Amino acid sequence: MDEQFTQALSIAGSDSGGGAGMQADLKTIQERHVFATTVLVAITAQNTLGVDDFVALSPKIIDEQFAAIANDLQIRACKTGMLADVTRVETVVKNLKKYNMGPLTVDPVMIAKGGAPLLSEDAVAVVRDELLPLATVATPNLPEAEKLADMKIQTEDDMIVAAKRLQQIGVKNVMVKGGHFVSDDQSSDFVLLEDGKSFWLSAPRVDTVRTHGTGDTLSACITAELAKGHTVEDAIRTGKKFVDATIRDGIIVGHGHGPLNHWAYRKVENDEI
Ligand SMILES: Nc1ncnc2c1ncn2[C@@H]1O[C@H](COP(=O)(O)OP(=O)(O)O)[C@@H](O)[C@H]1O
Ligand SMILES: Cc1ncc(COP(=O)(O)OP(=O)(O)O)c(N)n1
Repeated sequence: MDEQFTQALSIAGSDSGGGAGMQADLKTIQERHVFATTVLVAITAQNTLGVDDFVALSPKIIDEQFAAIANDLQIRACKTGMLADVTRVETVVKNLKKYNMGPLTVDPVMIAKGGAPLLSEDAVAVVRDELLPLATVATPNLPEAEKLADMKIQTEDDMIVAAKRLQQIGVKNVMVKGGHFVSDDQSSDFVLLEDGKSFWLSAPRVDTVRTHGTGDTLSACITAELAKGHTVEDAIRTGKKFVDATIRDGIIVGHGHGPLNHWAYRKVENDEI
């Protein structure tokens, strides 16, 4: 049998505006030269101005998507994004336990930048207790880390404490993202690895509203790099450089929180920006 091309899986919601969610995952994974597959969990009616509505798909069709992928494809790494509610989180957890989809990156998406809830309140505990222990890497932003670690995060020291608490919950490798510290002139993320190694990844903050889908893009890049067999540390470092380029070399699309430039990193690799 011929060797299979590297494949990764995004388990997420659709963003009709194309900037975040599954669309950001697909663009990112493709840019990293990995074949992207999908389990669609919810569909949002969304643009750069906000989320107008969403519908979650039935557990049956979620199960069937997992089965279709598992019956034919060879997934090397996977990630979760928007999971909507308790029923869908539990359905995804069940399938992740049933099939081997490689290392899992959990982006515990809760609230869109415009303020719309993408995960019901009662599902936060299910994400913490059932999904996070399956994760190889978790990438919460500040509000998500506050909820999952059950603490306020106002300083960089708080980010370190939150990462430690999340590791105690059972996440092997944690990246607490500091994108929401808007008063800081750096955008700094704290990484705590399974072996106890920790470090900050910082980049000068770009003064822009075009940051829609940053979390999805970062976690999708990490997933693609893990699918290729890179270490968690290397995958996270590449993810930070990749998302930074997408923000820094922005494009104008829409009239609100605009999407990222998913092909910007090609220029970094060619030493152009
Ligand atoms: N304005 C910005 N300039 C540079 N980096 C940013 C900016 N906003 C977010 N980032 C980076 O983008 C990544 C995603 O972070 P964040 O925006 O906090 O996640 P989320 O989209 O989940 O809310 C992190 O690496 C963060 O540091
Ligand atoms: C369908 C869908 N999934 C996830 C998000 C949130 O994505 P994120 O990368 O956290 O970007 P922002 O919403 O913070 O810009 C979404 N909006 N839609």
